[in-house]
Amino acid sequence: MFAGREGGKGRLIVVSNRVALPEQTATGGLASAMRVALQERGGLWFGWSGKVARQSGGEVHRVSDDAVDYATIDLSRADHDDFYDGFANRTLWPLLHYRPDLVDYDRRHLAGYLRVNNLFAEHLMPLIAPDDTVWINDYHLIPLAAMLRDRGLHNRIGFFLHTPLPAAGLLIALPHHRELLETLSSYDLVGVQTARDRRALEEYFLHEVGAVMRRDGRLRTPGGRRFQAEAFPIGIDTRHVADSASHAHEHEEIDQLKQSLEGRALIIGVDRLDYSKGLPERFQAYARLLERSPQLHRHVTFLQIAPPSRGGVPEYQQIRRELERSAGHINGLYAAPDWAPIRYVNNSFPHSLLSGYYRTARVGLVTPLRDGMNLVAKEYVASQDPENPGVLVLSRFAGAAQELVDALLVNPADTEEVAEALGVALTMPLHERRTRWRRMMDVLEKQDVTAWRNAFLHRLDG
Ligand SMILES: O=P(O)(O)OC[C@H]1O[C@H](O[C@H]2O[C@H](CO)[C@@H](O)[C@H](O)[C@H]2O)[C@H](O)[C@@H](O)[C@@H]1O
Ligand SMILES: O=c1ccn([C@@H]2O[C@H](COP(=O)(O)OP(=O)(O)O)[C@@H](O)[C@H]2O)c(=O)[nH]1
Repeated sequence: MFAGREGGKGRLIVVSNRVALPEQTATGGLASAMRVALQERGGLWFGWSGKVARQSGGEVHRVSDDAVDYATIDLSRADHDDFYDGFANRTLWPLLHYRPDLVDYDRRHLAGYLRVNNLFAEHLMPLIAPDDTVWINDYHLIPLAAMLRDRGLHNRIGFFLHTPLPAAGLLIALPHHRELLETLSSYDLVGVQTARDRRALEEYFLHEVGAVMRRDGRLRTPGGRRFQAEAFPIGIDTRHVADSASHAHEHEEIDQLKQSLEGRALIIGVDRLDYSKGLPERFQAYARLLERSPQLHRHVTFLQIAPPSRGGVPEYQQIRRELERSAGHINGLYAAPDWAPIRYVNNSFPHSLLSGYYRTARVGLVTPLRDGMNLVAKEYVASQDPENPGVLVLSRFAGAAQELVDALLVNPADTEEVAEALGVALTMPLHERRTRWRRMMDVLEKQDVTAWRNAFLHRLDG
């Protein structure tokens, strides 16, 4: 029996490429957030198993924990390479992150993307009961609702885009953009992270598709499909993160980090190793801080945690090499026998430890060039000691900057501005740190991941 059925009401079926299976560390915001969103309400989570097998599809793998049933499928090497490494992460990802210079135009990748979306539709269709609500996530699966509708599905289907959505002028750089993006109208509700993303979506449909805005706020396409576009900024499990951080001193690893600092102020960055996260620019800004503030030498340490991501994509291999060089260069320039200015770590850590690392840090440095939301920024704030909170330095181009206006907001490409903000953060008086932190924490308590899920589903079911 599936989890999540209550008194005859339908289940929630979440669909995403990345699934956080029980016992797995979820390094990625989508998996971290959906895990919490599903655990509390129960339901079915369908997606890729994370495994490459001899052939795609085959058997659907089923596991369950208390509240959630998981159903996943494998991908063949060719499907994985064309769909995940190819169209999803070499075409759509750079386009959605304002990097048309990196967009790959290989038509085989588009064919693989459509093939895998069809495979998802084929395996998902038999799992859906008539009263279930289907919630599809992210750029990997844009045409999935249209493929399910073609197979006769009439259920409510929602879509949430976790990345930014650039303006129409950039979206049209994608060959056959209309064939792909117009399929968004097969959803009943399309959720995005910020008001700016919603405006971009509406503008695209109004000007490129010829849709009209109805009086009820829904868009109607020339083909007669109607759907609603709305912003739902994703949140974190604020209470849980704060509780976990307040107990983090019980972990030996947190104590070890503190001892190794020998009283130095810690600046922390935590990001998947992705060019959208602005890591080379961040390293440069830290180097600039050291250059202009010799009094900080030996008194500050920058810890960058950067688990490798999408290693099959050449641009990701390239950024990894670039960062190794840059970290080595900065340490070579400034290190002393008993002090390394940068600690650069390519491992991933569970949330229980991350919250302790965040709480140990005087500054959270979150400077993506573009980011849909950036949950690390929110986790950093929620992990702070209310009596002695650290300071968040945050890129204006992260979705999180729309809500966390009491962070020190910076342009991540402006190394001078980021270096300056780091200086301000390291010397900010306690009363100002407390005031800024309290205001940000109020936002995070109100707009947590449960509120996000409820708002989206309420709108979808309504
Ligand atoms: O699944 P991966 O290829 O390993 O990548 C991890 C996830 O990266 C992206 O996360 C986004 O979702 C976050 C939560 O909404 C948001 O805070 C962040 O700004 C986004 O980048 C991607 O969109 C997910 O599909 C990936 O699973
Ligand atoms: O070693 C790590 C690094 C990151 N994360 C988690 O991965 C997510 C990253 O989400 P974010 O929205 O910041 O960026 P994304 O990677 O989704 O683009 C956050 O929940 C992090 O706590 C983690 O669990 N362990």
